[in-house]
Amino acid sequence: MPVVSLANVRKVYGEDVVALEDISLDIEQGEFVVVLGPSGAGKSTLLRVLNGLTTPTSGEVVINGSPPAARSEVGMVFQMHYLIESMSAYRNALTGALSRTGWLRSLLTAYAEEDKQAALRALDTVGLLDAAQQRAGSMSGGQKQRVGIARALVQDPELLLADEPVSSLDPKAARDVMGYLKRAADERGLTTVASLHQVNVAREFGDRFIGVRDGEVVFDGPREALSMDVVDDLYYGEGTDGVYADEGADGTPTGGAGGETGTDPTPVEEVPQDD
Ligand SMILES: Nc1ncnc2c1ncn2[C@@H]1O[C@H](COP(=O)(O)OP(=O)(O)OP(=O)(O)O)[C@@H](O)[C@H]1O
Repeated sequence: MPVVSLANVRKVYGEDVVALEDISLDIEQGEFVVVLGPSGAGKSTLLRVLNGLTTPTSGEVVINGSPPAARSEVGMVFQMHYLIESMSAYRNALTGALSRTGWLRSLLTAYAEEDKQAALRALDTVGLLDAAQQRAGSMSGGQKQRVGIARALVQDPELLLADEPVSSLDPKAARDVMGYLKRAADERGLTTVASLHQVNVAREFGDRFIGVRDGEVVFDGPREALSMDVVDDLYYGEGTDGVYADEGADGTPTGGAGGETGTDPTPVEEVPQDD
């Protein structure tokens, strides 16, 4: 049985803003899926219907055999990490256990021993065990995002969602964070769906790619099938010569509209923002 199953999912905001149009797909246990697409394509809406924050206008969403109502089975990493800055990395990670512990016990710092162990293990996974007692507010953006991943892991979810988890980070920090997210997923066999704007980072870490454009899935395939032409079509529309088609055989842009290459194999900043 797939962990995620969407059947003919449609989401219309208000009268006529069609965010998702007839999306049907399955995601199997342990897959690391990256959702790509231009701004406004429907990526966030897709993730929100997976965690039950948004109800589809029509169609069916099934997570592990039931509707995504039991939130604790879906962990979420946000673009804005939403950490409590005055608390340590460890205590922030522990809040992932809140759905099991409840606020009152957490205020009394009465977390179960196994939750404390889970928080330390999660911090270890994201390379922050040594910084467990550091105040979140004094951490870098990348470190904060790693604490956010640790917090989601402590929740012990069956599905991990990450909505643009690295968009506010520089390319190096983005790679670091995605590396830790992938490591966490691999270690735990966690089914993961991440939406990303940075195509080069996505290509490096994703196993399967879902391309969304105007609310529709226009590509669904493995890394080998995610050619530069596919990426151009996704961001610029079919048949256009966009940024990515102009790459060398080794995947390094040869110039053209792509501009800067630097140490990044594909341009990051040039990913278009349509709005
Ligand atoms: N709460 C809302 N109310 C009305 N329209 C919305 C709402 N949320 C999203 N939309 C619209 O739905 C469409 C899809 O938005 P969504 O945020 O899912 O796209 P996205 O691919 O995640 O974009 P971005 O990459 O910019 O975050 C857009 O036209 C957007 O304006």
